[in-house]
Amino acid sequence: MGAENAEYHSCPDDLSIATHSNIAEAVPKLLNDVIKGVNNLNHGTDEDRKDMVIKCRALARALETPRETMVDHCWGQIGAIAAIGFGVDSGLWVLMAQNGDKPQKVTDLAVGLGVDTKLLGRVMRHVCAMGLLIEVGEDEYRSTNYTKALSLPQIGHGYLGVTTCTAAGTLKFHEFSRKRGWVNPTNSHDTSLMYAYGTEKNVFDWVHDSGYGKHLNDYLGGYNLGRPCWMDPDVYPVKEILIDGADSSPDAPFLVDVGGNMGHDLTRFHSRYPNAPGKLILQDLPMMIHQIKDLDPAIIRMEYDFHQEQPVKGARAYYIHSTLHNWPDDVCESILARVKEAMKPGYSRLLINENVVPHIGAHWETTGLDMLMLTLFSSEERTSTAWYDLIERRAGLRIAKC
Ligand SMILES: C[S@@+](CC[C@H](N)C(=O)[O-])C[C@H]1O[C@@H](n2cnc3c(N)ncnc32)[C@H](O)[C@@H]1O
Repeated sequence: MGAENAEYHSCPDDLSIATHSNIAEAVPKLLNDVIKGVNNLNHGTDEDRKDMVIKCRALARALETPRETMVDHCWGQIGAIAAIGFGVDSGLWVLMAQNGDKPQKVTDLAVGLGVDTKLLGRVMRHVCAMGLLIEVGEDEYRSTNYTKALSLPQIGHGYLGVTTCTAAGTLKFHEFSRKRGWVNPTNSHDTSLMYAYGTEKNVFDWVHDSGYGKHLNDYLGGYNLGRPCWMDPDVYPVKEILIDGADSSPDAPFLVDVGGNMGHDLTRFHSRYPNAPGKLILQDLPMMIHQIKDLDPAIIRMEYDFHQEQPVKGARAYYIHSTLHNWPDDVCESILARVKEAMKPGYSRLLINENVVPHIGAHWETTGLDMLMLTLFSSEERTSTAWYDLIERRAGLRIAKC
């Protein structure tokens, strides 16, 4: 298995291109944009800050050489993932956060954690060299806001629950693709993750059975932090469209979160709209529902496989968040059919909270997530064209707003 079967095409043999800037001609304008952006940063919005991040990344990429980009990916970034995961698992980031902002010696941290001093020193040196930790002396560091945040399960646990226990699916994708004749994969029973690990399990079962289910769930509760929320009045007018005109009897189902994981979205909804009428119902597979520790009693937990008949009929709204992107169209069609059968015409709505990939100018967060869907699930982040095709043509529902 592997590279021996690959056919490689001839390439230009001018090695000097490897040591010249990636996009030299873009550097002056990007630099100008960054300088202008810095001046606006103090009184700008968070959107201005995000725009600066994009420009700074683009500037660094344009300026560095192909050789530098290659070693950044193949040494720097992958090494950082290893080092950060080590820090999460060993408790390094929690210990550093507990110690506060003072300088911290590797020797003291190693004793506190019960890990080898030399090993910890190597790990921390790389995290620092990648700009994520502050060096104050030899083998002595200070936390950054980033390393402090790694002590939060919502941030730190993503490295283990999403990346390290599934990464072979992503890293072996070229091989999987070659063996499948370089076609876009759309079979949920044949994914690069399954190929790489020699398993028939899907991602959720694989991660859960590998012992990282809680880590994945913590990440799911955190990856959206700071982003606009669907229930913000300027995003979706919950009162006007859902609450006004809803059946107000206490037993009427109001909002059903299908594949709602630990209930973070319904929890947020309940704190934002504590007086919404009817029931809030959280549905997920038994293995997820059983892991729920704390959940507001206002939210009803329900074990449910979304391929089966939807047991909650005629809810005001069915809500599906970051779940359809895990599945190719045929599976989504089946999930949607179960919801459609349960909807009360003229009363029920289906709310789908997912990315819409723009046809041009997509953000790397969206394309990066699409690569995860591709390499772990044989599924995709969809463009508006793909969403219309799925929802209207295949599932027979009408999109009110995209
Ligand atoms: C990517 S997570 C999204 C969770 C949550 N909606 C959110 O946005 O954070 C997908 C969820 O779908 C659930 N799921 C997967 N297969 C399912 C099935 N057959 N029936 C019900 N839920 C399922 C998983 O357990 C997981 O909680």
